Amino acid sequence: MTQAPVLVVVDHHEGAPTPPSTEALTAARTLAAGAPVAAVWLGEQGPGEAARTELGRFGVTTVHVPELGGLAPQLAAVATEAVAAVVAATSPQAVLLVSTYAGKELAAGLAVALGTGAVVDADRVERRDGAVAAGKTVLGASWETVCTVTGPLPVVALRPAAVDAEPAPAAGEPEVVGVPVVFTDRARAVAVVERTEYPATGQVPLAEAQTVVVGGRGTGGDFTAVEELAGLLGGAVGATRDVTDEGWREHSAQVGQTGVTVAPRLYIGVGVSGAVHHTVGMQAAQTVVAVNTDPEAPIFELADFGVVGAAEDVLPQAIETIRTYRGS
Ligand SMILES: Cc1cc2nc3c(=O)[nH]c(=O)nc-3n(C[C@H](O)[C@H](O)[C@H](O)COP(=O)(O)OP(=O)(O)OC[C@H]3O[C@@H](n4cnc5c(N)ncnc54)[C@H](O)[C@@H]3O)c2cc1C
Repeated sequence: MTQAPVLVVVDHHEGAPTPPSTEALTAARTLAAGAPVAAVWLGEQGPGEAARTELGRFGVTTVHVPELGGLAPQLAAVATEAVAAVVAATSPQAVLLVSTYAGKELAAGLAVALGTGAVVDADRVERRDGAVAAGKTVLGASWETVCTVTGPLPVVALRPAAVDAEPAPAAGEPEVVGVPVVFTDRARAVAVVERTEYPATGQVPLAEAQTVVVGGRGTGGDFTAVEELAGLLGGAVGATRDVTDEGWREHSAQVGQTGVTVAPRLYIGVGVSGAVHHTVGMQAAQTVVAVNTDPEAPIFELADFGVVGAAEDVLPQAIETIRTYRGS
C-alpha cells in the first residue's frame, strides 16, 4: 500500500477550516488507509494555532503553505500554480478539494496543469481495484455514476455535506511547511484591486446547509414563511432562477445549473416546479419534500414526500406543527 499522502486543499474562513473541508479531510483519511493526510493552505498567512489544532484533530500530519509572494489565492491561475507546486513537492496519491465554484475551477485547472483528470461534484470517493473512484448522482438523481481518473493523479472535488465529518481517532500536531512557487506570467496577469465582504447573515451558508428550504415562483415573492421554516429547522433559504430573475432574492441564493449546488439532508421545495436546470443543483439531497398546487409538477417525481396544496396554506400549518411539537 502506498505511503504517498492524500492531499486536501483546505478552504478556510476567518482563519478556520470550513465544515466542508473537514468533510474532505474525513474522506481523505479513509482513502489514505493509513498513509498520511496532508493539507494545502492557500492564504496570505499560514494557519494560526486554532486552525492547526483543528487540522490535527482531523488527522492532518503536514500543512503545506505555498509562498504566494503577494498574489491573491482567490485567482484560479494563482491557486492552480500554488497547488501544482505542492503536488510537485509531495507526489501525492490523490488530491481532494471542496466542490464549490472555486474548488471546481481549481480542480479543472489542476487537471490541465498536471496532465490528468478531475471529477467534480462527487458525493463519495473510495478505492476500487486499486484505483481512486468517485461517485456522483447525475441526470436529476436518476443515475448514480462512478468515475475513475485514468490519468496519473486523481483530482476529486467533493460536494459539501456529502460526507459526515469525523475527527481522527487520535489528534496530532501538524507540521507547517512553506513551499516555494515560481509563478508564471499567466498567474501574474491579474491582480485583485478591491474586495468587499458581504455582511454575515447569521444563516448557514447555502452550499453547506443540512436543511435547505427553496422558494420558487409559486411563493409569489413572499418569502416570510419560507424564511421562518428555514429558521425553525436551522437551515438556509434558497431560490429558483425565476425568483432571482424577478429580484425577489439575491442571485447568491439561486440553486441549480447556474447557481449553487446543494446536497442537504433535507430539501424542501415550496412553489418550485422542478425544472431540470434547478434539480441538477439539488439532486443529491437525501430527502426531498415538495409543496406545490399542481399534482403534475415534475418536482413530485423527485420528492420523497409531496404535499399538493398552496404554499400560503401549507407552510403556516407546518410551522405551527413544528412549534407545537417543540413546545415553543
Ligand atoms: C440555461 C438555463 C439555466 C438555468 N439555470 C437555472 C438555475 O440554476 N436554477 C433554477 O432554479 N432555474 C434555472 N433555470 C430556469 C429553469 O429552467 C426554470 O425556469 C426555473 O427553475 C423555474 O422556477 P420555478 O420553479 O420557481 O417557477 P415555475 O416553473 O414557474 O414553477 C412555479 C411552480 O409553483 C407552483 N405554484 C404556483 N402557485 C403556488 C402556490 N400558491 N403554492 C405552491 N405552489 C404554487 C406551480 O404549480 C409551479 O409548479 C435555467 C434555465 C436556463 C435556460
